[in-house]
Formats: sequence, C-alpha cells, structure tokens
Amino acid sequence: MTSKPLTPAALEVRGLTVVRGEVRALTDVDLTVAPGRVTALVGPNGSGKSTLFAAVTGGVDVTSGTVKVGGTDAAAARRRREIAFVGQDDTVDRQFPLTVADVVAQGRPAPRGLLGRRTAADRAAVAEALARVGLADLARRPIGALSGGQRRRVLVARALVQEAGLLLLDEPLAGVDVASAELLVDIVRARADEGAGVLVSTHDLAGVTDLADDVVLLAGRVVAAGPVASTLTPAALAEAFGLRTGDVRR
Ligand SMILES: Nc1ncnc2c1ncn2[C@@H]1O[C@H](COP(=O)(O)OP(=O)(O)OP(=O)(O)O)[C@@H](O)[C@H]1O
Repeated sequence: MTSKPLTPAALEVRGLTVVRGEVRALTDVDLTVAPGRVTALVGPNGSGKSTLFAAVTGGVDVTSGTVKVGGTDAAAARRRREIAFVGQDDTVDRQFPLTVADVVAQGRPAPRGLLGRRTAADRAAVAEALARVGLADLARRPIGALSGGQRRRVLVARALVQEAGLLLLDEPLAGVDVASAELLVDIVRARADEGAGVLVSTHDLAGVTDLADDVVLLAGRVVAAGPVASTLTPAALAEAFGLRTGDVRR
C-alpha cells in the first residue's frame, strides 16, 4: 500500500514545459516546495526562473505538465488567494495618492459590506507586516515618498498580509543593501516557520546557505535539486552556470 503524504506540497510542479514564442524556456521541470521550508531557485540569466514563477501565477501559458498549489490546480489556488507573489519588476503607482499602509492592505481580501471598511484584523495584520519589514514608522507616508528599497519592503509586507500557503519571491535580494538582505532572510524564514512554503529566486550563490533549506538549480531544466549542502556541488554549479568545474568556488 502506498501512503499519501499527510500535508500536500505547497507547490508541486511536474513535467512542466513552457514555450515562449520561439524559445523553450522550461523543459520537463519537476519541483516540490514543502510547507515549512524555504527553497532557493538558482540559475543564470535566462534559465527560466521568472518563467517558472509566471507559470504558477498565471502570467504565462503552460505548454505541458502540471502545477499544483496546496494539492489543487494552480488556477483554483489563485482564486483562493493561496499564492502570494513579489515579482522582479513589480511597481506601485507613485502618482496615485495611497499611503504605505493602503498599499500593504491591498494584500488583504477586498473589504465587504456597505461601507467597505477594513476590519480590525486587517489593520492589525498591516501593522504587524509593516513592523516585520521595519517600516512601522512610515505607515502614513505617501507611497511615492519612499526610496526604491523601501518600496520593495512594502511589496513584501503586502505579500505577507495575504497569509498565503505559498510565498514566491523573484530576486528579492537584487539591489538591496546588506541590512535589508538580512531582514529579508529573517522574514522568509519566519514565514516558513509559520507553515508556508517559500520559493525564492536568487543569483547570490554565497547567500543560499543562509537563505534556504533546499535548492533547485535551473538551466531551462532542473540540473539538481535537494537540500542545499548536498546539492550545490561544484559539478552541479558548473553545469548550471556553464562554467568549467575549476571556476566554481563556494
Ligand atoms: N515574454 C517573453 N517572450 C519570449 N521569450 C521570453 C519572454 N520572457 C522570457 N523569455 C525567454 O525565456 C527564457 C527564460 O527567461 P526568464 O526570464 O524566465 O529567465 P530568468 O532565469 O528569470 O532570467 P534572469 O535571471 O535574467 O531574470 C529566456 O530565453 C528568455 O529570453
């Protein structure tokens, strides 16, 4: 008798192939993100990291294969708001007169009822997420009056208040200072400790050990996958990044 796992994977990708125009961006990708674990998605430019996120969030058509989130089809999970995503080029409209707290509150379900007011739970979640990303003092500031790095943190806070079972972050460490990077690593870990599955793409090989439990090395296909220590071997890195083995230092 085969026993089914008690908890479904936060994300389970099987045989995923995505063709974008003339380009085969992903070929036969298998990948699992377990609840309570942080998985790093590592690969060179053009290796398909953003395409993989797009396949989960509905930003690109799946050519073949399956994408399941929390045990159900990704489209159904999106409707249940079970997927929180911070993309690489996510922007907020700086001209629109929204405060930082307003933008974070967008991560909560739309307010119901005649007055459409946010609930006390919404307000508490927004305050907690802003504190987590170190922006509690800026809650009432217009979103247009923040630095680029601060706006990034606002978008992470917006993803946190969604309380989704799957958190996806596309290159959150790119272009952030050391303190912000450390904060992000802590935030990601805390979300996993709360039971979410987290998938984070990064170019920063040196930081993967601090960031993640598991790693998937991508080069249009999966080169290697598993626990960080046993997976990031010089040979696997060389294969994924197209280097000679002797070039890879860890
Ligand atoms: N909109 C698009 N139309 C056609 N091809 C695309 C499109 N977006 C990406 N591609 C191609 O798909 C492949 C994978 O790109 P993708 O953006 O997923 O890689 P990536 O690993 O996220 O790269 P990077 O690290 O540079 O962000 C590349 O060959 C790219 O040129």
